[in-house]
Amino acid sequence: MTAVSIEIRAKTFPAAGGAPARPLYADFKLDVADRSFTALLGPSGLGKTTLLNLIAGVDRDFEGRVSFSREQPRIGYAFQSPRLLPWRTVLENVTLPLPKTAGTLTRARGLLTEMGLGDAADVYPERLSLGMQRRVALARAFAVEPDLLLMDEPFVSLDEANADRLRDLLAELIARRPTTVVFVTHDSREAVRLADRLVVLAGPPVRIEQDVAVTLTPEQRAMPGEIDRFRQTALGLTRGAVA
Ligand SMILES: Nc1ncnc2c1ncn2[C@@H]1O[C@H](COP(=O)(O)OP(=O)(O)OP(=O)(O)O)[C@@H](O)[C@H]1O
Repeated sequence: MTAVSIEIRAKTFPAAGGAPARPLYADFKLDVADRSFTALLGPSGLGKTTLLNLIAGVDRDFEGRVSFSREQPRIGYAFQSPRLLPWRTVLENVTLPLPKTAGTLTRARGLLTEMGLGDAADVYPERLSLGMQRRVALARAFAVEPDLLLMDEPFVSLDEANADRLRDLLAELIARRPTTVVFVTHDSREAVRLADRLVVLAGPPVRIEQDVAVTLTPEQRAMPGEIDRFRQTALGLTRGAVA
C-alpha cells in the first residue's frame, strides 16, 4: 500500500542575482510504500530539503499534489539542525507539538527515558552536546507518533561513534513503532544500513537516477563489509568512495 504519493509538475524558486529562475522540479513522481524506509540520496543543493518541505506541507508553493493514504496523517519532521527552542526545557521542546491531554507529559517522559534522555528532561538545550540535541530532535519527531517521519540528514556533523549510536536508536524505535520514513542523507553507507529503498536523485530538474531495494538482513546491516559490498554492486560505488 502506498502511504504517500508525490507528484510535482513544477517547482521553481524565484531567481537570485539576475540569473534566470531554473525549474528545480518538473514532472517528478515518487510513491512511498506504507511502513517503508526510503533514503533519498543526491548532490548538495539539488532539492532534497525542498522535497521534504513539499511533503510536509511547509512549502505549498508548487504545481502538483501530495496525497496521503491516511486522512490527516501525523507527520514528524527532524530537520537538518536540531532547531530546539533555547528557552524551553527538553521536555517542553518535545511536548510542544503535542495536544495537551492527560497523559501527554507522562508519555513524553517515558519516551525520553527510553531514548536515554531521562536525566536531561528538565534541562535547557544549550546544556546539551550536539549529539544529545539531535537525540532530543529525534524524540520530538517520534513523540507525535508519526504516520510519516521525514528526516533531513538528522545525524550530520556528529562524530561517527555518536552518529552510529543514533542510527541504532532510530532502527530500534522504528522496529518498536513501525512507521513510514523518508530520510535524506549524503551518506550511502548510512542509507544502506537503515533503509529498505534507496532513491538516488540527479538533476536539475530533479529526476530519479537509481531506485534500488536494499535486500540486506539486519545482521548484514551491522557489518561494514556487507554494506560496502552492497554499495559496490547496487550503486556502483567503490570501497573508498566518500558518498
Ligand atoms: N527559499 C528559497 N528561495 C530561493 N532558493 C531556494 C530556497 N530554498 C532553497 N533554494 C534553492 O533551491 C535549491 C535546492 O535547495 P535544497 O535545500 O532543497 O537542496 P538540498 O538537496 O537539500 O541541498 P543540501 O543537500 O545541501 O541540503 C538550492 O539551489 C537552493 O539554493
